[in-house]
Amino acid sequence: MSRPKNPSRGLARRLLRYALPYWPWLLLALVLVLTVSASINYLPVLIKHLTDQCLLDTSAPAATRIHLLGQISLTYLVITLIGYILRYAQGLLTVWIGQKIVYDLRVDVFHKALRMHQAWFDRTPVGTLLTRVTSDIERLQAFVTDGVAGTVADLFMLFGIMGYMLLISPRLSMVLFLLLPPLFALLFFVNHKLRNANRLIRKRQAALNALTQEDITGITTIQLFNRESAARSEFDERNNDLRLAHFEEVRWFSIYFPVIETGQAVTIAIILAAGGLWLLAGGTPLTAGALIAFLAYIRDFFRPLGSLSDKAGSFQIAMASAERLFALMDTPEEVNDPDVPQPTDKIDGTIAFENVSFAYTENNPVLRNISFAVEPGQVLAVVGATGSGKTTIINLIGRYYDAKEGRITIGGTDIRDFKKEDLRKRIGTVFQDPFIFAASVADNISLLNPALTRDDIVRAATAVNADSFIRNLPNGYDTELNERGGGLSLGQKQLLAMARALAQNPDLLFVLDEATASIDTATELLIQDALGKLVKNRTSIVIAHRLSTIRNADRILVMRHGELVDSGNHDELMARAGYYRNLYEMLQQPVA
Ligand SMILES: Nc1ncnc2c1ncn2[C@@H]1O[C@H](COP(=O)(O)OP(=O)(O)OP(=O)(O)O)[C@@H](O)[C@H]1O
Repeated sequence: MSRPKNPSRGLARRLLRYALPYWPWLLLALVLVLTVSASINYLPVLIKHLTDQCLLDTSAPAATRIHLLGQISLTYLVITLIGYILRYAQGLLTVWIGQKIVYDLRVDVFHKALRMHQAWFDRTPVGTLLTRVTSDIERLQAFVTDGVAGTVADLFMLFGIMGYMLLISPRLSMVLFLLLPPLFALLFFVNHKLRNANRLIRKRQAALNALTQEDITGITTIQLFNRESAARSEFDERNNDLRLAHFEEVRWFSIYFPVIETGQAVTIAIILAAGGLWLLAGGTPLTAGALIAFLAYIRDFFRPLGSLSDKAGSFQIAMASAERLFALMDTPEEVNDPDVPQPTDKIDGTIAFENVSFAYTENNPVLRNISFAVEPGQVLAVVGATGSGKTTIINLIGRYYDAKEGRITIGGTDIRDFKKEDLRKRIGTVFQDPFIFAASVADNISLLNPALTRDDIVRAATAVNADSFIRNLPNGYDTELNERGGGLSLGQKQLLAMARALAQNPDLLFVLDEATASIDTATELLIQDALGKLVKNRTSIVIAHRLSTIRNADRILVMRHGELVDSGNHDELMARAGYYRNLYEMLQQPVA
């Protein structure tokens, strides 16, 4: 695929599409910008009239000149006030439009992330995704709300001022235009340095954020292995790098405005000298009023000049953010819904794998030619050494990944013919270390499913033996849990995960069942009992590590290096004296 010649243009066009729904408001903002700059730019003309007609023209009677003075002063006041009121309205309006655009963009980016397939999340670090939804959008927001409107206003102001200058004195305008190129060159140089410094800051900030995120996530390991001093020195190093980058930016930033102000002072001095000489020499249409007005324009001319080059930098930053955001939005979703989805309401719960092969990464097969079937209501236990592909079987049935070869059917229908949402509604999964949201216990069980009443939630929790520990929490079902379940033991989290799965009343149940050494015997028994209730009358696949679960399963699949090496019930497999018996005996050892 060939890249567009000017990527910024393509990005700007896509951004413009977000602005399109607000075009009447944009038009109004543009009219306001025009009116403000026209009115503010007219003020020096009034000063010219005041100087030439009231102060210096002695031919008219004093009373007429005083009357005119009053009129001009009043007009100056009215125009200034109207200008400021309109500028306030325009400022509010552009920020409102900008916020609307950025809101829509943020919604689209987050919705896209929600639709993305698991393989993409495997490849994309959390920090990167967070940056897209927060910093990249913030940079665009700054540019859309301040940059675009500000640039338009500044440009109108500049061109308006140049027009008035040419009208007042073409000669002085020429002098000014000759002085501008060296000043522009200097400004561009400083600006370039500023942008480089800014880029360095962002790079070093990202490095520091990544390190901080990693250290905080892995804090238990750091403390457990006494790695605090190593973590501290690495942090200090990156923190110092960031400080130096900020200092570099401040160094150039402190030069920036003095350059503009010196340029302004030099220009004013030259214009004053040239204009004064022409006035003294006479014979030109230049008047004292025109010279004063011209000097006022020079002051107004330098103001937008400074902010314009600042905005050129923010434009580049915003375009880089837009590029990353649109690249995310353009990432193809690999696990798609079919055009004509099959209904899932009458599926009977039979799950079948037909010659399924799968690899997360190319040339690294994880499942090889797997075939098996689970009858409705059966409990299937999958056993095998770590990394043998047990969890992958569950990942494929939920369509978190699509099988590369073969097909998986539920009730005889290929799962790729179901809508992902419909399919997943029928599936309940219990993870061994479940994710706990920063919300109440009740919300963590219902996952905000509006169809579930408080009674449903309590019933599910009671059924899986979670009710009694929940009622002992400070606010029972309304106790707020913190992120990652701080405050709950691992056993309690597992019971909560079971209540969560049961509350959704799924037809198919997947359990990642891990006998955890840290769980006390009483809780362990509660979990085993809950598991028994959960799988009852449901087609269940249990990635089994508990001996009791394995023994009680209707059928057992034995996995080894991604292959299905044996299957049968516990007694049949033990009788064969093969891989399963070794595995079972190995599992038995630490428990016995
Ligand atoms: N998201 C992923 N991306 C790439 N490779 C993966 C991914 N998930 C698992 N794998 C690899 O696939 C293989 C099978 O993993 P799987 O999680 O299915 O094993 P498992 O039998 O469930 O193991 P365990 O008992 O340790 O949970 C492993 O080699 C693992 O490294």
